[in-house]
Amino acid sequence: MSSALGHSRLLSSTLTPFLYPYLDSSWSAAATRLARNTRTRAAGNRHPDRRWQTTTSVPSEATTQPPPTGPARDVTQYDHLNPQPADYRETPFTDACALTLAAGNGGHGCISFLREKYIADGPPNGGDGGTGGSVYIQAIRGETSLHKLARRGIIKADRGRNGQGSAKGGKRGEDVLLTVPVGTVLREISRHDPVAEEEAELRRSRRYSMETEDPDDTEAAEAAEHQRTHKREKWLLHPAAQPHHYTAEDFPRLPKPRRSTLAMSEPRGPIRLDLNKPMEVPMLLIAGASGGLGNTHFVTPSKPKPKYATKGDGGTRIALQLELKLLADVGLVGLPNAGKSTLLRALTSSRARIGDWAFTTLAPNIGTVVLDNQRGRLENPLYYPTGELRTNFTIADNPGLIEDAHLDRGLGLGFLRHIERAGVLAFIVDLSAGDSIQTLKGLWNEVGEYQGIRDREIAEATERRHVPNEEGKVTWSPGFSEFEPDSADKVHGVSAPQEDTLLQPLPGQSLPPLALPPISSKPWMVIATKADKPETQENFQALQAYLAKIQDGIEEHPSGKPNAWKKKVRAVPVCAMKKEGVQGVQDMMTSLLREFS
Ligand SMILES: Nc1nc2c(ncn2[C@@H]2O[C@H](COP(=O)(O)OP(=O)(O)OP(=O)(O)O)[C@@H](O)[C@H]2O)c(=O)[nH]1
Ligand SMILES: [Mg+2]
Repeated sequence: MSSALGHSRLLSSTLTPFLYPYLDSSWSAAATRLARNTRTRAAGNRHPDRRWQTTTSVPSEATTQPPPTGPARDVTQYDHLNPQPADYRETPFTDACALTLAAGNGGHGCISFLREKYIADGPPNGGDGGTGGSVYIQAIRGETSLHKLARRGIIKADRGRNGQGSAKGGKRGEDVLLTVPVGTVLREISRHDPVAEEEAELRRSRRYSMETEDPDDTEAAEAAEHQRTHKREKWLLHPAAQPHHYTAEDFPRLPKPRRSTLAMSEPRGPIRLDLNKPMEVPMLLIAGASGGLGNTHFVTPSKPKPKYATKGDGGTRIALQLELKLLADVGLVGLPNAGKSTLLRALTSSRARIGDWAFTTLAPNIGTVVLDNQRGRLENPLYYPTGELRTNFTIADNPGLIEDAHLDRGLGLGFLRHIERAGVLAFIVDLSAGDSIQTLKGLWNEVGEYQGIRDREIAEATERRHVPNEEGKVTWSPGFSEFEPDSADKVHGVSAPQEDTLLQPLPGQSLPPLALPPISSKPWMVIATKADKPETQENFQALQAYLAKIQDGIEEHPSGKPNAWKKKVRAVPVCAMKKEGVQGVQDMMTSLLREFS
């Protein structure tokens, strides 16, 4: 007897939980996790138990045998709509970023001479350098975030290869294609264009030589000297050349700065693009730089064998700000813990985190509602403004909104920014958490206050841009568009950094806020969640009656704006956890999206 007792003590102290996990109380939690992981992998895994056999000593029977002791737990009771808080997947998401793009440098020209049998010292035959790679952009459907670009920081196209002997030109550099979501706005912050700078320098030196004939003018002399040294930097000498050859060599006149023919189709800087439609073909942003010239170009009667060629030009670099104007088709707005993430899971295959506490969601989750089930004609077809049939639409589940969020409380302004970028707003009210009408009014109040802040910001930025000139007249034109470059910036070459606010500013550089449609003009609906809870019916009826009054104009729109959208405001009761009423929500969203597009 005592030996049996001793044996069991030995088991629980040394072998637990490896051989007999059920003797350890922590087993049941481990088994739940184990069973869930095994089940999710089982479909695609031919040897589902192998992982457990090789990484731990838990026998495979342990997953199938119920524990003889401890609380019994049904490990199969995993549910997509009522998951454990730890059972979620976070998708990376970025809606604004700064990015530097660099076109490829040109390859260098080649210094080479023909050598053949019986031709020991032939004529020059150095080829030209290849053109650098260009940077293209394309807005495509299906992308929802800028995170892939944001983490790259700088994107460079390939440089052109150097020219070779036998008059072989260098290979072109590889191009780069950026794909961005439809609804991305690109704005240039600064630009460094070596060719434009060279052109400007050449113009300046010509002006000096024309204006100043005086040999004592040191400024002009300095400029001319700079011009000469600058020129020398552009030349390449034969590989066997000594340093003194650089100073001794009498280089000819440097060819004029060149641009590749592709550069003609570049958009004029500073770039302001609103990519609000999918693009069938990519658009050129910056063209690659031209390659250098081989030594064949510099043959003259007096110098039939030049031992020099030119270097390739440097590629243009631009710093851009990318911002998503439209984040998702529908944005969920609600207090913390209202059931937004549960609803997103019910409508889409999202795996947003769910928890019975406030601020479970800390960053937006984008889910996609699939409309086309590939089983024949759609009952309720939805179209893009371009006339294409839509097969899906996106929903953004945002973090919870709290009182004074517009003063940056809670997750504050950053989150309100996301709401502003949704096409249709769906206000989520928890029927079991007090008066729904007051909740809705509170939510609209925060949204309205934020709109006020944004309007003031835009007005200030506009004022700063349109300052009165010396005569006191304001240089403002009624047709001004956010994406039209300011006349002061219309210099192709170096553009001055802007002065206003940028979402993620580069040091010392910023842009004005984007002008977007007012939030109160967006179609909206109310989704009353947790309708399964007791005594929520009256609350819902009062809410529905209130919305009907808004629609009829008896009650003021909760935003307080007279021209706010109130065409067909409705509330839909749902129990997202049991997926009840969810189809009604989807239909309502579809009909409002028709309104929006
Ligand atoms: N009874 C019931 N409970 C629900 C329903 N929908 C959500 N819940 C519960 O409400 C709690 C909060 O749900 P979440 O979806 O995380 O709420 P949320 O609005 O995303 O919360 P935050 O991300 O913190 O803003 C969870 O415990 C859910 O299980 C419902 O229809 N009925
Ligand atoms: Mg949430």
